[in-house]
This record gives sequence, C-alpha cells and structure tokens, in this order.
Amino acid sequence: MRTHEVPVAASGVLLQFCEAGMLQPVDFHLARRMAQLSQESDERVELAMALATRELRLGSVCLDVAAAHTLRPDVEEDQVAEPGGAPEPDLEWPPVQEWLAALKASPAVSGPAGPDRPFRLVGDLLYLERFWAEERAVETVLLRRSALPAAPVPGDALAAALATSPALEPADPQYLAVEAALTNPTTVITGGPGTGKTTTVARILRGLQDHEHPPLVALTAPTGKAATRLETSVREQLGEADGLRLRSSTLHKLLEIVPGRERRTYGPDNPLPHDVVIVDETSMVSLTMMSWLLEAVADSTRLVLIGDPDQLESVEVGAVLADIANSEALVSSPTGSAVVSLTRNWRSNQEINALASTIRTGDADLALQLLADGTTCTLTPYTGTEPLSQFPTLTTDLLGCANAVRAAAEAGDGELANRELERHRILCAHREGAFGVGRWGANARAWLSERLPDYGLTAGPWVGQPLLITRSSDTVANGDTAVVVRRGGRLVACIDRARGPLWRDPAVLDDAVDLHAMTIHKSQGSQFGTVSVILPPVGSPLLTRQLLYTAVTRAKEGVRLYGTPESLVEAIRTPARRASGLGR
Ligand SMILES: Nc1ncnc2c1ncn2[C@@H]1O[C@H](COP(=O)(O)OP(=O)(O)OP(=O)(O)O)[C@@H](O)[C@H]1O
Repeated sequence: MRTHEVPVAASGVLLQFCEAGMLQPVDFHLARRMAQLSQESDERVELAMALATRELRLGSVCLDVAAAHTLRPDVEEDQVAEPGGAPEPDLEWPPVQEWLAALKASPAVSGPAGPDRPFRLVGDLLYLERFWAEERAVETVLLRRSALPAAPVPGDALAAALATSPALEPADPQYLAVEAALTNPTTVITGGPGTGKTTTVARILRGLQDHEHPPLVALTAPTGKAATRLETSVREQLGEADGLRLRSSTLHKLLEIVPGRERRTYGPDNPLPHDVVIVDETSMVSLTMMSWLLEAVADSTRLVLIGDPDQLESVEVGAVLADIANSEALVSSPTGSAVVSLTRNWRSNQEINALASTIRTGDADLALQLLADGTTCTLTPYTGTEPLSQFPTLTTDLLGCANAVRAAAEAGDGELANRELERHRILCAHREGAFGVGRWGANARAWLSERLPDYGLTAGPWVGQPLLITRSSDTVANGDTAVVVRRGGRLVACIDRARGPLWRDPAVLDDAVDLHAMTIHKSQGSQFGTVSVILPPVGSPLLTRQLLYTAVTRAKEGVRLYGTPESLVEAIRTPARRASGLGR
C-alpha cells in the first residue's frame, strides 16, 4: 500500500482525501488559504476548492463537481504500479446536490454572471476565476469571429491554390480545407501525421499570394522546432514564396511575451499586424496561450489552427484544440462548421494507419487482432524483467540504425547521419525504472558497445554518438537531435535544424544527453521509420489512449510494441479526459 504525504493541519474529510492520495499537500494548503481569506468554513467547499486546484495541476481547466466521484488518486508518473492496480479508495463524497448548494452559498464562489471571487461555479463546473476568464475569452473571440461575414473565395485564388499536383476532387477533405481557409476568418484543420496538413497550408498560401500587396503571414507553433519545420516545408512546397511575407516564430515570440512575466506586446489593445496567422501543433497550445493569441488577432486577420486533437495535450492546462474540434458551434461560418478533418495518412503504411484508427476509436479487441495478424505492427510480451537480448527484432533495428548512422558519421556526412538516426527510435512513456528512457537508453548503448568497436565505452564523444539537446539556447532548441561526426580529423556534433545543419564542438553542448531512447512526449512532431514502444505497466497513470496513439503515429514503416496485452487494452480504454466548459 502506498503512503501519501499528508499535511499536519489536515483533518476531517480533507485528511481522508489526502491520505487516499486524491489531494497533494499543495492542493490542501492553497484551498485552506483561500477558504481562510474568504472566511469560508464549510469543509465541503474547502474540499471542492482543493480538488479544483488538483485538477488544474493535472491539466483540467475546472472541476466537474457532479463527476468528481469518478476521479482517481493522483499517482506520480514513476511510481511502480501495484499488482492488479491500486485499490479503490473508500471516500466520503458529499452528495452532489448538497455539495453544489454549499458552493453556491459560499462567499468564495461566484456564479456565471456574479462579481469576481476566487472561484466561479457554472452549472456543475467549479473554476478558479482566472481560468474561467481565459476560457470565456477563447469562447467569446471564436464566436465573434464565427459571426464575421465570410469572404467569397475569389475564383482565381482557389484555382491558384488547387493548381499544384496532385489534383483534388471537390469532395476531398484537403480541397474543403483549402476552400474553408480561403473563405473563413477562422478555420481549424485537424489530422494526424502525414495527412497533408503542410501540403494544405502551402496550397492555402499559394491562393493568397499577391505580388502587389504581399500579405504578412505568421507561421507559428508552441515550439521553435515546429515553427521552423513548418516554414521550411512550406517554402519547399511553394518553390518560390514571392507575393508573401512569411515570418516563422514561436507563439511566445509572435506575441512578444516577456519571459517570466505575463506581459506581452500584442493583445486586445495592440493587435498583431499580420494578414494571416497559421498555428501548427495546436494540440500542444495551452488554454492560457490560446486566450492570449485569440485576443491579439485582429478581426481582419485570417486565422488557421492546425493540429492533431488525438495526440497528447499541452503540458499545461487545457485541451483547447480537442474542445474546439468537438464543438459544432465554436468555429463556424454562415455556411456551417469551419473545422475540417484530414484523415488519410499518406506517409505511413496501411497496417499502421489501421492500428492508429482502432486506438483513436477505442476498439481494443480489433487492435489486438491487428497486432496478432500484423507483419509491420506487432506486440511482444514485456513485463519489466526481460533483458534486451530477448528481443531480436529490436536489437536488429538498433544495430541497423547505429551502423547506418556511424557509416555516415565516419564519412563526415552529418545531414545523412541525422536522417539515418530517424530509421528507428525506442520510445518510452516513463523516464525512470524498468519501463523508462533511462534504463532502456543505457541498455541499448551497452548492447551496441559490445558489438561495435569504440562505441559508447567512454563518457564520449564518439563517432556516431546520437544526442538529444535538452535545453534551448539562442541557436538550438530543447528537443533538437544531433550526431557526432568525424570532420577534418576532429569530432564535431552536427545538429539537425530545419533551416540546415548546425556544427558545434560536442564539449560546448552541456545540455545534450545520449539519444538511445526518448520519451513519447518529446517525440511529438517527429516521425521515424520504425518505432519500438515500451508500454507502461497496468496501473501506470501514463497508460492512456492519447499516449499510445502519439507513439504509434510516429512510425512510417513499423510499430513494435513491447508490453502486455492488458497494458495495451488499458491504454486504449483510457482516454485522458480534461474537464473544461469550452463549447459545452
Ligand atoms: N492528396 C495527396 N495525394 C498524394 N500525396 C499527398 C497528398 N497530400 C499529401 N501527400 C503527401 O503526403 C506526405 C505528407 O504530407 P504533409 O507533410 O503535408 O503531411 P502533414 O500532415 O503536414 O505531416 P506532419 O504532421 O508530419 O507534418 C507528403 O509526402 C505529401 O506530398
């Protein structure tokens, strides 16, 4: 049985919830302080405040009071799961109607139209005031933009956009996405990797090219890597980008947010000057950032939000893209919804597409069947004790990749070495333990060092060493990858950057770590030939549908899952739900 840290001051129901691991000390203390400041002494209200704080910490925007009894104890990512799963805690939940009535009567809680107070109760949803305000800002701007008149698509703009091959039929989702973005003030284009999102952006921009008055276009994303990648791909596809002023940056840089503060240059009183704002990887955008962006976009600016709502959400609060995509009304035009879903993955093979689709729709039985019959997608039992040598497919993939990377690195070809590094990747959900990146990365390196001369025997660097940058600086971004290459008799790290390789002395890359395995979170935005995915054990809080879908869709040619059928089923049957009121 796990023991949880319990605040000394906790008593009554709150003590019970702390002991069960439903509340962390930070939740308790914040709630206690706010209750004291508001002179609130009802412990049911204090409990709701603490649970609302907990839910924010875990990514939800609010607490769904009526569904609170379905919440599960808060398990640390790397806590080892108990055999058979954690026992259900026996907790005294207040009856919902009485609980809601106590909240309504509280001096700390306001109603939907009431004055500012620390909390707001809207229906069954209890918000901290700030997040309620951000959610309303997102909703208000989207609804206002949806009511703006749609601009008829100039025939030549649509014709120009669609002129490039391959030709699209009018019923093709890519056609509909181009048409929607050329017509509507706001368009949302959803789709997994390889479904043609970048191709569609390039077509949209071709339709908007204007040689007399080139529109100012922001190509932006939550990370620098994603923004640069979008710009590079769009430029490649456009061929020439005349008639457009393309500017790529992170959302932080676009809005000129002062680091460490909440001040920003662009906002409601000083809107962005851009004619078009295109946001990639929107699934990773938090509620706060989305509210700031929407408040800074002028009504005359065309806004296109792109992303995959089935992937892992923002590491901060909210799942805004999924909320918008699931709502009929939030992003619409006079002619109907302006959310277009691209579903055909042109890059990955059919087995991977079929597996991803069963995960997305929650069909665990079909997923098991596909894996049993599959040749490129397989499930191999791993319970946390088997050595790497017991997995010949994995070791063959590891060796093939390391050999190809090393050959290119010995030849001094850094760009080729980085491309070869994407042949295969070990992906883990956990960072530590038998299922984690640390253990799997070290074991992979040790296994390779026994087979390849001078491979990974010293603290480094060595020819063909794969590296992951873990901190952003002026020139490199957290998540960039690199390979150590022999160049002119020296060892140099070649960093894979969307705008072309960067060469650095490995000694100055303090924040680079060995890249023999990486977390699924870090792999977002990348694709590999084959992925070997280490599934977390049953009971792990990371075992969710979004996590598995993200891992599987990283692959183009093969998915090797290592874990138990029970883990796979639990992942598929556990959609990570973030409570919010957006679009309700
Ligand atoms: N309609 C289509 N017909 C044929 N090939 C297509 C079509 N649309 C896209 N492709 C091809 O599919 C591949 C993936 O397209 P694209 O890069 O635009 O997808 P994406 O959704 O942006 O992927 P990612 O999420 O990885 O950035 C490209 O090689 C592209 O040329």
